[in-house]
Amino acid sequence: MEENICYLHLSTGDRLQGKWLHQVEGTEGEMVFNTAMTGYQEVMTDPSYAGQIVTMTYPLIGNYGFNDIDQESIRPFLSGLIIAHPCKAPDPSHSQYTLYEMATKYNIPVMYDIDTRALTTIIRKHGEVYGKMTTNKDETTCIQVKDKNLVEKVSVTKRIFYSTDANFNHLIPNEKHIVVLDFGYKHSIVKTLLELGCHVTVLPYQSSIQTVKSLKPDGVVLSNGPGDPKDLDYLLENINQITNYYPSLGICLGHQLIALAHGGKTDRLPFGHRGSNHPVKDLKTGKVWITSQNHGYVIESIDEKNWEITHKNVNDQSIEGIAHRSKPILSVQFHPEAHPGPADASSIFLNFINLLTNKGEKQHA
Ligand SMILES: NC(=O)CC[C@H](N)C(=O)O
Repeated sequence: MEENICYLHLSTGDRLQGKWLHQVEGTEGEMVFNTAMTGYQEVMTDPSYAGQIVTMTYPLIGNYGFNDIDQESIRPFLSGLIIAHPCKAPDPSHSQYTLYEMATKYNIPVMYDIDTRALTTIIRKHGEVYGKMTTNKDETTCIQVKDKNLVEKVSVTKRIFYSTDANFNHLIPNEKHIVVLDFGYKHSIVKTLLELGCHVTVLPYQSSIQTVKSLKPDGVVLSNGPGDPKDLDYLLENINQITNYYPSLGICLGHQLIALAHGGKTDRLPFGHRGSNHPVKDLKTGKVWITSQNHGYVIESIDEKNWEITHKNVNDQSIEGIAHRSKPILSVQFHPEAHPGPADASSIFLNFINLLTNKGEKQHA
């Protein structure tokens, strides 16, 4: 028998046989699938995948390698990766590391030789599926209990300052200062804000409104992050106060938290939106953007007297964007920072910066 044979045991009772990319202990997690054809490095390093085993439906992974620039966080936080074919010799033009080197460096369990499309069919059919990757053929149990502390595992523990001028000596006059509340932020969010001439302070996710006020920001971004937004109910009062006080932009988990903090409801999608080609309609202009997405939960309802639904998903009509009718709060379910995927929706950041500049127009209550 070949030495690197391993198994994926699913909570549905299914068992799939594959091979370890490198010898690892097993792992467990919620099974999700991502349909992007490229961007596997950004997927692997997006902290929102913490606690999840990610199946890539595109068959060849690793073909242009990995590099230091495309890391979306300091390390991968996903529980495991399932692929069909690993590329062993990537195109060298952008590559500093191979998939094998990345997996061994961070000790990520990677299983290959799996029919990822068949696996995806199982996940789509059952919706909420948990899996265990192991060398053991006869394992029968796998976790079915959600980890409620995922954000704590990925958020920064100390504040981090980012500036185009690393020494803070020559800040551009009128440069905006943005606080990013870190529920598991992707570096591309900070990079986009820096490119727009902002400087940024990333704060731990549970930072109080007093801490935020002490930094005197012009606006606050609530970042993406892992897990079920309802598990963070103890943060909602604080988020309500912050978003009522500062112009705010919510992205993905941050968006769901803004909705909950303002009396909205969230729910689980049947099998999530994870990929780089999810069509989203701007309800004002009628234009459709092709967006980057990674979420399993969604806003189910929000008080439409005070909130306008600004964007909807073209495929399933789910809510993709909301804006407060009188306060400067914008919030989107998709990823305007892209990475991976298209930047069709990047104007969301410009709209947010405009809210900071025209504070007078949408005054806080
Ligand atoms: N990318 C994210 O922020 C994901 C949000 C949330 N964890 C979800 O799955 O819906």
